Amino acid sequence: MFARCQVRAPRSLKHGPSSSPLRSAARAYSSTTEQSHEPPNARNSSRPRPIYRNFLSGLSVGLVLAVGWLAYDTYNQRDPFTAYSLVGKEPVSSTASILHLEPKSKTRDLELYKDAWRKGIWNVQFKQPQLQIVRAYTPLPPGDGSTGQEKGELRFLIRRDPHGEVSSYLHKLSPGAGIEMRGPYLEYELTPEVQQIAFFAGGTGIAPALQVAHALFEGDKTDPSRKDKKLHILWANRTRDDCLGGVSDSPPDTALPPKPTWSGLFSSTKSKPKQTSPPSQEKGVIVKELEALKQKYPGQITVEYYVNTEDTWIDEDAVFRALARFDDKVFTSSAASQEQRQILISGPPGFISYLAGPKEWRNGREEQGSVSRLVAHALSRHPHNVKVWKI
Ligand SMILES: Cc1cc2nc3c(=O)[nH]c(=O)nc-3n(C[C@H](O)[C@H](O)[C@H](O)COP(=O)(O)OP(=O)(O)OC[C@H]3O[C@@H](n4cnc5c(N)ncnc54)[C@H](O)[C@@H]3O)c2cc1C
Repeated sequence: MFARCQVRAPRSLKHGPSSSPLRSAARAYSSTTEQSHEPPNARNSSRPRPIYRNFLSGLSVGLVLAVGWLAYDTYNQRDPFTAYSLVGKEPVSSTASILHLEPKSKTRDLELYKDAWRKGIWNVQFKQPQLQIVRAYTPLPPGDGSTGQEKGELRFLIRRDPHGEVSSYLHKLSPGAGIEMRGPYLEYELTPEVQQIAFFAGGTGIAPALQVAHALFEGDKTDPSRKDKKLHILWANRTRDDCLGGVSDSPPDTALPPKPTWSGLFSSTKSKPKQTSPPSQEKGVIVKELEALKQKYPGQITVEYYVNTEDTWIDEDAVFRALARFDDKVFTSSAASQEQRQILISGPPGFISYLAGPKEWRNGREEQGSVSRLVAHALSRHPHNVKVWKI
């Protein structure tokens, strides 16, 4: 689903490795002999004869495999998997379920996980044992009154991709089954300066939003500014199924300034947010958790729901309205450091890209990339000193 980059991982938590297959594959090299630009003499004198050539290429492939295996083995020894059991599976929509996991034996990493909950956004990795591939998943914060945290229990909102290897594997497991897991890997660290966040979540990208809510309001209970912190979540889903019964908080009373003439090039033509069907009496599990948070922290959390099949979309105006929720009175000009107000975007790569442009690969590392598209356009209409993070 997501392609996330590692941001400011502190020393106490692990740095996230890429979710690439664990098996190392030998590359198929094409022969370059015929296209060589070396002069004929050099070719004759320096090239080994075929038998040696075969031997040498076999040796180099062997060496590449051995080095790959050694790196993988060393990495696994340094960052081993822990055995967990699936203790419950709770369907939340036609394509997603919440999986409840518990360590098979007393885990020594309990403090590491407690630290992660206070820090910000983090994930763990599950292994698909037959194919030996791993994928990252984001734990949901423990519900109110949950005692599971002391036992190291974790919950995950996992969407089943019918053609996906690991998500299908996880969804097929029955309660009691074993799962290999490792982590935690920190992706984004919430600093004490952060006061207001606009969080754009796509699909299961709501899990990182809930982690942020947890760290922001439950993290440092000694922080006196905790009561003034604000979180606005815009949650987009393909179908109502995933956010059943969710009703958006009304937008702030802000007049939208005229759009620059070029903005129509970038925003969706179907972009008008509207509530097309009456809200369902029944409420989805995540909607209930969001409402519980709103009740627990009145005035501090607001949520807007967007459902593609109902023709409601996060467009430039929605981003603009989210920016208008930043309380300017609290942040007067120079006093406002960029750190205090943040826009976080989490979801599939297409969602992140649509809102703020893609993340970029540089020197084998995934980096934030520049901020463009809807977020950049909205910021140009309503300048704010904000930090933007693509999660
Ligand atoms: C940091 C992080 C946190 C995440 N947290 C969550 C979370 O909390 N919940 C969650 O549900 N997901 C989460 N994800 C996404 C998750 O890691 C997986 O990417 C997702 O479950 C799909 O993995 P899969 O193995 O099932 O699918 P894959 O096997 O990787 O396949 C994905 C899609 O690609 C297609 N595909 C595969 N191979 C090919 C091919 N050769 N040609 C064409 N198409 C192909 C498949 O048909 C499928 O539709 C997170 C991702 C990251 C990076």
